[in-house]
Amino acid sequence: MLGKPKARCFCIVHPESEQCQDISFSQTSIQVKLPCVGEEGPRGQQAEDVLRDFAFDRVFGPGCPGSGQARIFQEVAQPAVQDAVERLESCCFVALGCSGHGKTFAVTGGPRRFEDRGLVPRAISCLFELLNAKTNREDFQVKVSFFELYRDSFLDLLSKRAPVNSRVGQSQKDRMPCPMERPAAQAAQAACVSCVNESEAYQRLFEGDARRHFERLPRNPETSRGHVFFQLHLKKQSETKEAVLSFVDLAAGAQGAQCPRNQATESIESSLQELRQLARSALCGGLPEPLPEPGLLCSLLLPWLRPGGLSLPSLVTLLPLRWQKQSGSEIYDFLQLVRILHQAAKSRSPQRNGAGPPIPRSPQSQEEASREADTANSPSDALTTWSPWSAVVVHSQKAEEALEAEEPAEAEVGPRPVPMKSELPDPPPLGPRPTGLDPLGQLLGRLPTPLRWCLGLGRKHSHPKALSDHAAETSVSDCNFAKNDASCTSTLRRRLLAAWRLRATRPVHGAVRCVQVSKSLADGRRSATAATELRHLEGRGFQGRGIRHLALGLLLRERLRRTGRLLRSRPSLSASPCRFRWPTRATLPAPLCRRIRRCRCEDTRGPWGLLVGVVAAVLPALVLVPVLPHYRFTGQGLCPGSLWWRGLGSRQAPRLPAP
Ligand SMILES: Nc1ncnc2c1ncn2[C@@H]1O[C@H](COP(=O)(O)OP(=O)(O)OP(=O)(O)O)[C@@H](O)[C@H]1O
Repeated sequence: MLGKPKARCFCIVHPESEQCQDISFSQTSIQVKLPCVGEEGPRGQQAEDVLRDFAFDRVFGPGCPGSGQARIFQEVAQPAVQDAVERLESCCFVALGCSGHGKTFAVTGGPRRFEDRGLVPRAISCLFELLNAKTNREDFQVKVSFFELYRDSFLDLLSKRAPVNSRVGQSQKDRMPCPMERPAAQAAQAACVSCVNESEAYQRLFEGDARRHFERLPRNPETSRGHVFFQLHLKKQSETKEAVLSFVDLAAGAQGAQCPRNQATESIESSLQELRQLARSALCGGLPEPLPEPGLLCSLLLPWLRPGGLSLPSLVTLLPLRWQKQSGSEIYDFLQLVRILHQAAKSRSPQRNGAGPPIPRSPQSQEEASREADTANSPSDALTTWSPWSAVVVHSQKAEEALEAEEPAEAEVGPRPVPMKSELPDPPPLGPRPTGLDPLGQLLGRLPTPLRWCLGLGRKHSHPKALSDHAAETSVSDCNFAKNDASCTSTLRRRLLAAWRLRATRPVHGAVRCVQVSKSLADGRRSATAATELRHLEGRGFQGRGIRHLALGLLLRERLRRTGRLLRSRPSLSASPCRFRWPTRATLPAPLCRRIRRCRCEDTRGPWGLLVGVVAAVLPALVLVPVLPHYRFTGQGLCPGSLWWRGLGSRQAPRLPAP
């Protein structure tokens, strides 16, 4: 039997688009008011906004029941992960859309809450969960590859050495061997790292994510500057076939006057344009054979668009959408690109190279074309009314489809069933805590980081209060979590609660304890998901991006460990901060001195802080050098004297009358 091309497309509506009047959505379509473009608009409506209808397999709107990340994973990726394990079927998830609309949020996850983790971490957990449940677990081998296409170059994000391998435009002689010069599948294989468990796969994800390229742009403070591929390769020893789950976060070109036009932007735009052309030819005329030197992005996505053998891999397109009137045309472009890609993937077949539906030019021919279109594999009937070059313009509001039965909420569909236990009381709510800082200390806490470094105060987040606040949050969550978790021992739970209480009286020590106990909680359960959650919670205190928080969380843990060691070796530190003798004490006001001591405790001072510390210690000597030569200590106190310290003779001093 011939393989059926599987193609699905989804739209994820950003919560901020909910209140907007220009956009409305049902469970399978969105309707947006967009400018009428040339002849595509209906007759009698020029230059005015027209209501366009875009059909999807499913629209995850903010108001829809169960529209959280867990629900999205369940509908979008879980079946593909199951297919990969059961039948070794490959699938590619491509997220595309305008900058700041939530592609990275959908693929990797959001920074604030653990529930916000995206498709990749959830797919990792799900994959290992399914594999561990298998009796022939040893037959399966999992590998991970993570790479970025940045400025027309292939960067292996899991490689520690200099990552740039090739550049477009260099002569063949200069070029270093690039995995992309091989077929796409081989290229991904080249950068593969074997992972035996969930935890290792997560680790690779964190490592790679920290090496991605981001840029601060007006629309999104952390805009991805390269197309990112995360791939899970699943191989069964008894079979030659390999399943690849590919998660692609396509970067968006920066549009608007404020956005800089740099090489990264141009590379993104040209690669997206090339992809658009490729999908169009796959859909209509068929792909030319052989293809004239496709770019990196196209060569990687080609296997999912090209008519293949008996089993065609699935393509899932995701369009996160954050409606903004001013970027209507850009949104329209992406809606079109999603549709073209989707139709191209749907029209693949082993016999036919991209003979897609005819190009309709008028509403009548469009309707005819829709009727003739191949509906055999259509995921939803609504898609048959779509034409690749323009969305269907609706003149009357489409009747909304009947709402599906109530879906389970985020908590219910989460990956971890949580048996309830009520051995421990609920942790007390977080009340106001003594900050332990005097007004000057608080003022210093508000200084910008460079100034703080110059004063030797360390970075802002190294503030003990920030640490302890953060640890308090961590421990409250962990207490709640531990209370409900059957696998957590009651001793551990009690310790956690004690640590949480401790932070009220001894913030830094409490923080250290909280993190230590949380760690043993995670280790005890030997679950990478729990470890990730812990890292996520630890990383909350930092300003940064999603998954990178987790990596920073690890640093925090290390820092806390060192602080803990210091505190244990010098009990006086935690008992009374003022007793600590720091060389600058004599020359600096006490609160400043205390701040420096604290930063020193946390071991976060940078080279500037160290320099300032040394200068502050030498400063008294510099002040005293010009003064001391003229005086000396005698039995009667400080007397004007000689240059005794240099042995250069004496200066005549007024003689005191003899007693
Ligand atoms: N569905 C959502 N719910 C809540 N917050 C979201 C959602 N989607 C995106 N965000 C937030 O919007 C911001 C921008 O999202 P994100 O970085 O994922 O955009 P992007 O499309 O990847 O942008 P770029 O292409 O510029 O990298 C982030 O702070 C993210 O947390």
